[in-house]
Amino acid sequence: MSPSGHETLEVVGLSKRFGGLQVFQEISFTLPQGEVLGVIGPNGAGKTTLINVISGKLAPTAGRVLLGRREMTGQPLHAVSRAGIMRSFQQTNTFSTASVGENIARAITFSGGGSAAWQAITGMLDEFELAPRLDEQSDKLPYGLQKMLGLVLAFVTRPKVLLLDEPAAGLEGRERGRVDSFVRHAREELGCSVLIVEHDMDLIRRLCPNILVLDAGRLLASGPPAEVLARKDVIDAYVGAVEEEVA
Ligand SMILES: Nc1ncnc2c1ncn2[C@@H]1O[C@H](COP(=O)(O)OP(=O)(O)OP(=O)(O)O)[C@@H](O)[C@H]1O
Repeated sequence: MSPSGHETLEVVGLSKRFGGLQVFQEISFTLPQGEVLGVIGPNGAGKTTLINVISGKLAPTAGRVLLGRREMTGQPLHAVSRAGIMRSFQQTNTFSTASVGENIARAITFSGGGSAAWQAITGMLDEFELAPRLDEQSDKLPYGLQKMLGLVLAFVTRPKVLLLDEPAAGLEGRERGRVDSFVRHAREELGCSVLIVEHDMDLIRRLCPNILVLDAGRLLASGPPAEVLARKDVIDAYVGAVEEEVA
């Protein structure tokens, strides 16, 4: 990790419109290297689209994305991922009919890694119960393991910034703890920054020193979760509904 934090992600005045639908507008924030930032908000608030735009999958309508002051705006997905911004998906992102091992090998090849890259994930493969399943077809894995494989595939590319889209969705209690562990690995071993879109408020409180709240495409609030989640406008827009659903 760079102590100077030179791989800061900067999002400046970012807007995205699909035809007549303004999905989000004028979103600005910075994610310093090695930090974890949560993004929450109601369904349809624009969170996944924000990840799609930062990752280069979609071009913004306005605004800029910079990594370590390098211009990422408008660059295609493969160029942005090679620069070090890597996303995971709400759904799993494996080549479904390939084996677990083949998927990992492809991701390592994509990032120019070799045997050291395999060694670097030995502990994680054991911990996430993927080690005994390397020969199994990826889409035959239980859902929770497919999600962990998706995270491991992002990890082996050694990203500078990881964008995680609902990593805990569909996971049960013990499996959710693996998301915490994965984020710890990413920070400690890669020095990587992590942006997490999530509806699981406990996970957000555990992992994120700071959060952003998106509501109807606007940045409603930002700051530490204890502070932000207690705000009346945030409770009205989002938190009350989510915590009622969970109760
Ligand atoms: N490619 C697209 N073309 C047109 N509209 C889209 C497209 N992708 C998303 N949208 C719309 O943009 C809005 C924001 O969607 P988005 O998936 O970003 O929300 P979200 O905050 O991630 O929601 P959720 O929490 O349910 O995942 C929605 O109204 C959605 O229908």
